[in-house]
Amino acid sequence: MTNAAQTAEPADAASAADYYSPYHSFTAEEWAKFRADTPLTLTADEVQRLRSLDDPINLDEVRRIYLSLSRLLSTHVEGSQLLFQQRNRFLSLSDVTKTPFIIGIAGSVAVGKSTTARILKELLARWPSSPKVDLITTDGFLYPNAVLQRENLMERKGFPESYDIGAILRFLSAIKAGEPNVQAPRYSHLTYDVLPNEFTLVDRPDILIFEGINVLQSRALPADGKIVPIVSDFFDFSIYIDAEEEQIHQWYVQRFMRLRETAFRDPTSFFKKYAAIDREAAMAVAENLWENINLKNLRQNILPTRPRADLILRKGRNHFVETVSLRKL
Ligand SMILES: Nc1ncnc2c1ncn2[C@@H]1O[C@H](COP(=O)(O)OP(=O)(O)O)[C@@H](O)[C@H]1O
Ligand SMILES: CC(C)(COP(=O)(O)O)[C@@H](O)C(=O)NCCC(=O)O
Repeated sequence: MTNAAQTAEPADAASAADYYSPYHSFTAEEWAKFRADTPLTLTADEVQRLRSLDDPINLDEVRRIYLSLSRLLSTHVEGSQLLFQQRNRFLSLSDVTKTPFIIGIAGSVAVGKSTTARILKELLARWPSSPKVDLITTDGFLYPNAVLQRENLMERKGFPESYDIGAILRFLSAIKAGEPNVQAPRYSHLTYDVLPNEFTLVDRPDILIFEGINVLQSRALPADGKIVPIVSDFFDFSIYIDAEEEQIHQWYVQRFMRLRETAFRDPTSFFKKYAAIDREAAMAVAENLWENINLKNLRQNILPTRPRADLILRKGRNHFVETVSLRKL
């Protein structure tokens, strides 16, 4: 542990930085030890099936990083269930609807949020208590392309103004109120658009994982000065996936070039024209999308939300996590 839970006054500048940091930071090897006797319930084949294109995550990485995370989350879920029961006793309430534990996962485009979310979903669902775990991504809450085109926002896809934030807040309120069969809209990376009239039903899960670039964002106060809730008000735990900007840039461009050989070849792909152009021209398109949309969004709207996270997974080369920072309570 690089900063341990020190009680003595820090002796030098480096330990002072750790002492005053709101996070405990661990190397991946230190973090791995916290898994204790948590069993590995995934197989190598399952990990391969769960990972996104170009994400080399393997069983060792699940063992090193995700088992401790799964164990930590189980203590948070148990703690919140206990608090729920104690509060009901305190208020002499019976027959109160249990509400799902919500985990938010944030980070840049192409940093690997989807893989983390899918691995976590499987690990949590395999706890001995067999909780019902659902996963929803925020892309379904983007405005449809027709609206983005009309509002001249196609070059701002992923920026705060491209999402129907009201719909996200209504969705999360319904989930937290314990409503059955709450509809989440769906997005297709193939058509690059929201799927009209297609929804995922979220039916009172024990745990909901809510993943997207924008989940830790707040909004500017409206002109009438009314205080409005923010998405993370609904979270019981939040995770930010972090990496060097240049590293994420490489992952984005590599993935785009790989998609050119796979998904973009589909005749219904919004990007099919980029499968037909030569390599150099395609690289230029990827660089342009990175530079003018995703990098700008990372710097302006995503990275500034990192300090809100309860846990930060900092990745190095090959998507492997190098440092884990956990907020001090
Ligand atoms: N144009 C695309 N076509 C097909 N799949 C895509 C495309 N862009 C992204 N994806 C897939 O969508 C998922 C989400 O990608 P993204 O929003 O960049 O987040 P992250 O890489 O952090 O999971 C990933 O699994 C990725 O492989
Ligand atoms: C759909 C996204 C905004 C990510 O959405 P999220 O699920 O994180 O809300 C992103 O993958 C995207 O398409 N960005 C636009 C620029 C680009 O095509 O890379």
